[in-house]
Amino acid sequence: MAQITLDKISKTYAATPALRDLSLDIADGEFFVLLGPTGAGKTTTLRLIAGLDKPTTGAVRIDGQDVVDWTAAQRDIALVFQYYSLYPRYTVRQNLEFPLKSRVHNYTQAEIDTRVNSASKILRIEHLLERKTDKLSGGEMQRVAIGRAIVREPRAFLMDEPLSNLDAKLREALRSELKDLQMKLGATFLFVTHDQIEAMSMGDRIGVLDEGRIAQIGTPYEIYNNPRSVFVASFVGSPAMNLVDATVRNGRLTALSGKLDIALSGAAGREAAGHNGPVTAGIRAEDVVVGPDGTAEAKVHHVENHGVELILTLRVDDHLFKATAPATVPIKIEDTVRFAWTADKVHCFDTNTGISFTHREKAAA
Ligand SMILES: Nc1ncnc2c1ncn2[C@@H]1O[C@H](COP(=O)(O)OP(=O)(O)OP(=O)(O)O)[C@@H](O)[C@H]1O
Repeated sequence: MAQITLDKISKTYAATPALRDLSLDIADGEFFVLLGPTGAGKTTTLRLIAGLDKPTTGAVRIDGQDVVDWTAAQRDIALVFQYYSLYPRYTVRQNLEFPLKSRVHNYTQAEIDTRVNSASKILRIEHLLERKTDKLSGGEMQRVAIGRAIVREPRAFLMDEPLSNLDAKLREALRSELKDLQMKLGATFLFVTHDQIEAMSMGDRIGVLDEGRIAQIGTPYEIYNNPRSVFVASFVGSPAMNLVDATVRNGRLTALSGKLDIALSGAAGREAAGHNGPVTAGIRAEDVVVGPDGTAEAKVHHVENHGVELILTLRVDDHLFKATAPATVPIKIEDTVRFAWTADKVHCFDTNTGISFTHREKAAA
């Protein structure tokens, strides 16, 4: 298995910078998720690690060895794509055998059988081995595609949105299967997605990518609870974090046309200490408490029923923000409700740079 390092990587296509000064350390046996919107540079990163492309500047290291001049075969890293790269007229068994039959390996048929049987057992596709791959469902095809990577016993697995063509239910099932698989194999996984739920539910750590740069690296908990920037705060979490223009003065935060006025406490208080002036204030919907003890009043603009809870869009003048409420609470559009922002759950971001005050202080220290 493998530890992967990207050291100050830049990649420019013609005049387009796809990656800028990107550094990453993926530990041996880690499930690392690279998360970012379309065009952020996720596929480019995978291609550079797999050896399908070379960086313009910077080093790619596998287990400490610089592999920039190695071919893809020498790197021995499996890449699973979002599009099924299976041979439709071949059976599942033939598809799984294919990567092992190259003359480079020289495996005996007995060795090939052992690997195919073991991979199909892990993926629970033993009953499909003699079926042609064009007679499989989407989820089965995706399992076979992953099986083709597993039989090779590569040093690491790179996965480029392998679940994106599947329906929501299957995606959810395969998410936990993939995580189980990675733990069973003890393998290094680098999984690319633009879906923050996939990233949060599978990653040991997440690297958030924005326009070719790393916006933040951290555990799902850190990324969700202590986003480094407005970009990370608004990209991770559903609903996205509420972000509003606000003013901080002497530890008090004023927002929503002055109708919200709270004394910041906890991390939020420490973040804002010594700062007087405008900020971008962020708060997660679940940290907006709706109930009679609220300190301010809002109109209910919209109600989404998510089964376990309601996602409310509240309106104060022309400011909209989201809150959650138990599904049992009878709330309807245009009701007037009281609400409060949990004072120690507020995040303050610099209005110019978008960087969180906590992270800004870390950077300056
Ligand atoms: N071969 C290429 N030639 C020119 N530009 C390219 C090439 N490959 C990628 N790019 C550009 O590099 C940037 C990053 O592309 P990349 O495919 O890595 O993004 P991505 O995050 O994987 O996006 P998506 O989620 O849409 O797959 C984009 O601006 C893209 O247009």
